[in-house]
Amino acid sequence: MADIEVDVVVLGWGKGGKTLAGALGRAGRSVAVVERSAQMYGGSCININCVPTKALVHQAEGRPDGVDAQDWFSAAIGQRDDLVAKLRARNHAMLAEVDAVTLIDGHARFIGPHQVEVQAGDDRLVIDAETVVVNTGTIPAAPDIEGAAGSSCVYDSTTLQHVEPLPRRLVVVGGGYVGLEFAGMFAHFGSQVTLVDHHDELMPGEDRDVADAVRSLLADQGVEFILGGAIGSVRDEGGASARVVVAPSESADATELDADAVLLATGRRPATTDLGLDVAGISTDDRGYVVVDERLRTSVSGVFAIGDVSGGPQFTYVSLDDYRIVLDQLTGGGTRTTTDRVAVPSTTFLTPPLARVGLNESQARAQGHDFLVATKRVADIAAMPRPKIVGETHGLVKVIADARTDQILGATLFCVDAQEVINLVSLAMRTGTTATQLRDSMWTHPSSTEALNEVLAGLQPSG
Ligand SMILES: Cc1cc2nc3c(=O)[nH]c(=O)nc-3n(C[C@H](O)[C@H](O)[C@H](O)COP(=O)(O)OP(=O)(O)OC[C@H]3O[C@@H](n4cnc5c(N)ncnc54)[C@H](O)[C@@H]3O)c2cc1C
Ligand SMILES: NC(=O)c1ccc[n+]([C@@H]2O[C@H](COP(=O)([O-])OP(=O)(O)OC[C@H]3O[C@@H](n4cnc5c(N)ncnc54)[C@H](O)[C@@H]3O)[C@@H](O)[C@H]2O)c1
Repeated sequence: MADIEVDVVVLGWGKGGKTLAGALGRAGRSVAVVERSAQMYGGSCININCVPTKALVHQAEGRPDGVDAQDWFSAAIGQRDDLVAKLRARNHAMLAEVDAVTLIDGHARFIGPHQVEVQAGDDRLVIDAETVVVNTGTIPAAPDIEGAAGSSCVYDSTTLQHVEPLPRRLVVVGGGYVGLEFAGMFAHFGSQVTLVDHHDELMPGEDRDVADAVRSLLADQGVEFILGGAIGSVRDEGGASARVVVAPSESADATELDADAVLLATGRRPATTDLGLDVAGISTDDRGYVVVDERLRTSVSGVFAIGDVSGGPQFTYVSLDDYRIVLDQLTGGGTRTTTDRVAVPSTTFLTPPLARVGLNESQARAQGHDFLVATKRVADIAAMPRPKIVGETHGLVKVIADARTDQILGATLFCVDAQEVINLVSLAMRTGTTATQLRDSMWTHPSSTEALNEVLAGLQPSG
């Protein structure tokens, strides 16, 4: 017997779920949103992931010479916390003010395909809903490292945002999005950073010239690398420091490092523990992600999974697009699918940022495209004075175009404002705007978009 019955219940306050709840509630559908932590109203993006980390990256970039590193870091954390508190309150208000939306605190778990139990302390509430949307996100996946679980020096991307004091020596394990962003950020804050990844090369999926440029940027910022190695053990040494043993994958001797903090940035796993997916009969894959089709439908009719938990690319704007797909099924023609997404961009927030869309050169070659490529170091792009104005001339711009159709196949922008300009290149790819049109367009001056005028003039057959 249910305590409440609603049209739609959203489990977890993720980007897609909160947007869906607001839209359906404003349209007069009864909606319940269940969130297990009051510190997470508004979801991961605004509370612990995208926004706070980018605020810290921005603060770190601005640290003036001569300022005490610890004072600057403490102030940056204070500013981060103030920003997050404001965003969380605003996110709560945005749903609380919609009459048809009920906000429920507690841990949600399926007790039937369309029945959810919410537990908050000793309180228990049962919700019945025709439509259930699972939007519970992911949590850090910690590798099994001897001594790590009990060590006071081991952090994840959430806990390291409040590390106290600023670590003098930081070991970052993992050279993906989180590892690269935190390595750059903490190097700017003043930590001595060592990045360890078990691949022999940094960013193995990237073109070598791009990966080398990233490595040399971070090296210039003071980051050291141990590649082809995994952390064998972490042993607390007392006095808030640890001895980290890096076991090389091949024959070389193990390396030992002293660290005040170790960040595990080795990927994430779905937040499905104690969610009762099996009780509801909802299928998961071998990594625990909820299996969905191209309309985000799970194996149970009327149950959708959106955002990170559905096993797709883990970005906030993908979760937002998931909302559009589900909304289209609940209120529209039901034609939107994940397969109609074209040219989804991404950015790693280094200083300067590294933004990517479409194919890189290696992928274009592997796929047998007849393509042209243009690459230019940012410092050499005369028609793009903005990096020189802001004093950040690291990086390169690289664009791949189809030799016959002139369509853009992909771009890597590793420069100031890359997180903005990449959206324009993505739109060009989606709308069929050609490389020549981008090359010959008028762009504001001085801007970073102007790179396209000069770099695209250098398109030539790949060597
Ligand atoms: C450090 C870091 C930085 C990132 N930076 C970026 C970035 O700059 N740009 C970008 O696009 N992406 C970034 N990402 C990825 C991005 O944060 C995620 O893709 C996005 O937040 C996913 O949101 P979601 O909709 O899946 O759910 P989430 O926002 O993760 O929300 C899930 C919610 O469900 C709640 N929950 C879980 N289980 C239950 C339960 N059983 N009952 C009730 N509630 C539950 C959780 O508390 C949480 O609030 C970053 C990720 C990390 C780790
Ligand atoms: N700017 C952004 O958009 C942004 C920022 C942060 C995170 N994210 C999202 O969050 C997701 C998770 O990020 P992430 O960096 O944790 O994962 P990731 O998958 O991007 O990178 C994990 C890295 O850890 C390495 N690794 C794994 N196990 C290891 C081990 N035992 N020892 C050494 N290295 C090991 C892998 O080789 C890989 O380089 C990303 O896929 C991304 O979608 C996005």
